[in-house]
Amino acid sequence: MLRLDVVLSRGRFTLAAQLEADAPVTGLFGRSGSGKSTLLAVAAGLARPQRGRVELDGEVLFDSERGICLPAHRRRVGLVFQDSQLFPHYSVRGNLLYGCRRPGGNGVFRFDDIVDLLELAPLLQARPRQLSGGERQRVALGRSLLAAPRLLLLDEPLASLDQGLKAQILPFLKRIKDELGLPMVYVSHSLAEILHLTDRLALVAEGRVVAAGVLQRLVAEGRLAEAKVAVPENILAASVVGHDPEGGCTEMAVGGQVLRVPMQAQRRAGETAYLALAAGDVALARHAVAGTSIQNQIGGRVVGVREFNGAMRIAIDAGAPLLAEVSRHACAELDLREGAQVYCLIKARSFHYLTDGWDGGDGSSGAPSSQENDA
Ligand SMILES: Nc1ncnc2c1ncn2[C@@H]1O[C@H](COP(=O)(O)OP(=O)(O)OP(=O)(O)O)[C@@H](O)[C@H]1O
Repeated sequence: MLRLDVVLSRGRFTLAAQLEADAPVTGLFGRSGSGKSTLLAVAAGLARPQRGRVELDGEVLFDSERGICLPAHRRRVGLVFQDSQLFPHYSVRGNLLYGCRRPGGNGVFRFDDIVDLLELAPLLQARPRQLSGGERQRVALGRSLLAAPRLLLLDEPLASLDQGLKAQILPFLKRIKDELGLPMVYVSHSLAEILHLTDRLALVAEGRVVAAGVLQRLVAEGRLAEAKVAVPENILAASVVGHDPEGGCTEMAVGGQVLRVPMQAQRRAGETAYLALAAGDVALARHAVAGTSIQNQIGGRVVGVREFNGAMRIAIDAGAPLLAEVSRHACAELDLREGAQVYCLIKARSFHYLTDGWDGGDGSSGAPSSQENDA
């Protein structure tokens, strides 16, 4: 486990962060400039805090009071950046062997196994300039792994890749997680990207870890807004119930309700999936509606009403919290006020799987998004 409690001031920016990363993968999520990379640099030993303590698996890496500061090369912490930072004059094999030669590169992961895991065999003789961005990232991962890290820090490793390449690299990251069991801290400002690897998040804003935990809990407690990154207005943690191939839907349980959402036949019953839903895609009625083509009709109670950008945001307790957006006229017409019984009408195709949106890193997941996540 990585445990960190540090203060580092650099110009006008101060990192004053506490983090406990004990999950197989911890996602660091926050907007640009919030301090995610600085936090990784502190853990890796590339930036020295003025005060505090950093501990990995019980070993003290840094302790300002005791004057301990283990140099980066003795920490056995791997760091992979968005630009792979390979040595241009070495072949792929040379770059990988450099990983093996570094202090601590004591063969925890064998060369051939890593080459197999990351499917690098056909590339071994090539120079970095002859590789695609995705291939270069695979080599950078391999080089890091061969230095036998106890922890792998990934600083937006997919940020410089187009969507197709991102999708190609992710399975390799999953392999590292599943087959090597190496703990990772994964930095991104794309929630969709992080969710491919983990739903354990630490939210970073203005140099602090403002909240941490499982996404489901952070959503339920309304903490996601603290990351100050655009996220879909509704994020629902849903559990797969089954599939209806004829209706083209997958059925998902959320807060005691069963929702019909676009079918993803590969998902297994009981599996958790995160669904994004725009507030504007939730229509409201005061009575159950008969004879409608809309597949989801969910009863709930209004728990909050307020104006937002000229429309009305209606917070509803429907087993899970839901946010709807209606016009001021509709709000008055339906007499929507706290305590009112409502029915939420939602088309199946209004739901998006949060992991599906390759969103270029703004966390919006392809679904409409809001700076203000008040679901
Ligand atoms: N060497 C430095 N000297 C002074 N300030 C720095 C230095 N490096 C980073 N900063 C500042 O520290 C703050 C945090 O930067 P950091 O790179 O950690 O943020 P980040 O969350 O990783 O951002 P991004 O997502 O854009 O990579 C920023 O305001 C940045 O300008």
